[in-house]
This record gives sequence, structure tokens and C-alpha cells, in this order.
Amino acid sequence: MRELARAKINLTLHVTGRRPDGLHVLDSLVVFAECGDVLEAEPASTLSLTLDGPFGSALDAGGDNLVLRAAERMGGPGAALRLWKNLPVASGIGGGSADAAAAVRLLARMNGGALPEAATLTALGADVPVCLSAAPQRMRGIGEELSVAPALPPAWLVLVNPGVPVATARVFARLERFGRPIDLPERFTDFHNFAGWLREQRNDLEAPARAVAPVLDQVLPELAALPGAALARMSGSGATCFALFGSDAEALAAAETLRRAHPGWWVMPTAIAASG
Ligand SMILES: C[C@@](CO)(OP(=O)(O)O)[C@H](O)COP(=O)(O)OP(=O)(O)OC[C@H]1O[C@@H](n2ccc(N)nc2=O)[C@H](O)[C@@H]1O
Ligand SMILES: Nc1ncnc2c1ncn2[C@@H]1O[C@H](COP(=O)(O)OP(=O)(O)O)[C@@H](O)[C@H]1O
Repeated sequence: MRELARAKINLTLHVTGRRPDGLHVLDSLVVFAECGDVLEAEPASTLSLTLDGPFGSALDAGGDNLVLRAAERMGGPGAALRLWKNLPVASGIGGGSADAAAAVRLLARMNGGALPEAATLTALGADVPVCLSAAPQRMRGIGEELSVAPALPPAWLVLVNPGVPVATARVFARLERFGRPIDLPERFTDFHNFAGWLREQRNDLEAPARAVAPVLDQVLPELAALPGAALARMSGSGATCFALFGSDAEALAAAETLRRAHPGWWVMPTAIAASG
């Protein structure tokens, strides 16, 4: 059995306040890519994890790995888990949360159990509830308040990570002021309308992340200048950024240009998943 742990992208990320426990309150339009990590499971008498893939060596397969923490949360008999880590680690596209959500889905399927209530999974990571589904969602609170997003027009992204891991805590710690909630319309008429609305939104973590990873000052203008790019923005707490395109061909051409110019960057063109 296998599950795709899709990359999570915060198309907008407004930080609207702070809870008494210090965690920040968000308002984010979250979408998922058609690419991600791949988690496989086989029945076994104990729980184990092996890591593979281009970013497998950046992680530890011990008990702190979110896949094992999620598997333990699910209980049940053992499983031999193998994770192909295709997404860069600590990169703002929720790889760890996506992996944990994939483990929850996989073990529920394997053991014939029900999926837990999404909001109960924030203890594993604030992005785990949203990662249970592949549908575009509005995410509020720290990640436990999810609502259906309006249907999005077909759209493509080029995801770019410049190879600098960014610790989420360091970015939040540098945030100086809070923003307004997003003003999400009931519907988007077409790609132009969608991109226009997105351009008026923000990622409030972009400025503090630039202080932690100054390479963002190079990445974002380069993405914005790509032919056909309707928007360039950072996802999550960074350092992965994305450019938004209205066609598959433009996204593929942009990815090719970036790969040639920056062989050391991780560059991934992808459609935005339309539904769960
Ligand atoms: C910023 C977001 C947006 O989707 O994405 P990523 O950058 O992780 O992809 C998430 O909210 C990331 O949530 P999560 O992945 O659970 O964050 P963690 O790494 O567990 O948080 C590390 C630390 O960041 C700070 N933190 C995190 C989440 C939050 N809502 N407020 C915070 O202040 C806290 O200091 C926390 O201890
Ligand atoms: N399966 C996993 N994949 C990625 N990171 C993991 C995993 N398990 C634990 N972690 C830890 O979670 C931290 C956040 O990683 P990640 O979720 O990739 O960040 P982000 O949400 O910013 O993309 C990493 O620094 C890593 O130590």
C-alpha cells in the first residue's frame, strides 16, 4: 500500500494574532501539489521506518520522525514503513506534516479503521489536519480550523527551494506585526481573477524569513520575472517559493530556465490539485 504525501503550499499566509500559549493564529489559502513524498507500508509484527529518496539522508528514521509519531498515534499492529523523501526538509511545504498525514491515511486503510478527527492531529504538527485531504482549503487558527475553499481555476506552480533549510520557530520569532484576515471571495471567475486576488494577499512570514535566509532576495525577483509568471511568493515559513502560471507549458518552460540557471536549486513544476 502506498500514499502520496503531497507538497503543501500556502498561496496566502496572513498571521492575524498570537494565542496565550505563544503560537500564532493564521489565515491561509492552502493548496496541494501533484508531487510529494511517497510512503509505503507492508504488514509487519513491529513498527519500523526506512528512508530513501533524494532527501532521505537529511532526516533521521528514529522515533522523532513524524511518520513514526503518526503511526504510534494510530495504534494497531506493526507496519514496515518506507518513506521516499522527495521534498526538501524544513522548507515551508509541510513535508513532515504531509508525511504524518499520509501515515495516518495509510494505517487507517491498512487496519480498516476510521480516520481520526482532523483537528485532533495538530499535536503532531499544525499542518497535519489540512494535509489529510488534497483539496484546496482555507486554514485558520493554528491549523485546526478548516473550511472548503472556492473552486480554483486550473493553475500551475513552479516550486523552488534554494537549498537553505529554515527553522519555522526562527521565522515566527522575528515577526513584528500582525496582518488582517484574508478576504476570500465566494468564487473565482477565471485564472486572471484568481491571480489578481492572490496578488492582493501576502505571506506575512516573507519579511522575517528574508532575514533568516537572505537568498530569498534573489529567488523571489527571479521567479516574478519568469515569462508567464502571474505571481511569485514564499510558502509557509520558507524557504520554498513558488511562481503561479495559467498554463502547463509556461510552468514547464519556467522550470527548465531555472534548472539551467541554478543547478543547485530544487525546482519542481506541478499542477495545483483540484480536489481531495
Ligand atoms: C508556517 C506553517 C504554515 O502552514 O508552515 P511550514 O512553514 O511549517 O510549512 C505552519 O503553520 C507551521 O506549523 P508547524 O509545522 O506545526 O510548526 P512547527 O515546526 O511545529 O513550529 C515550530 C515553532 O514555530 C512557532 N510557531 C509555529 C506555528 C504557529 N502557528 N505559530 C508559531 O509561533 C512556534 O515557536 C513553534 O514551536
Ligand atoms: N518525515 C519528516 N519529514 C520532514 N521533516 C521531518 C519529518 N519528521 C520529522 N521532521 C522534522 O520536522 C522539521 C520540519 O520539517 P518540514 O515539515 O519539512 O518543514 P516545513 O513544514 O517547514 O516544510 C524538520 O526539521 C525535521 O527535523
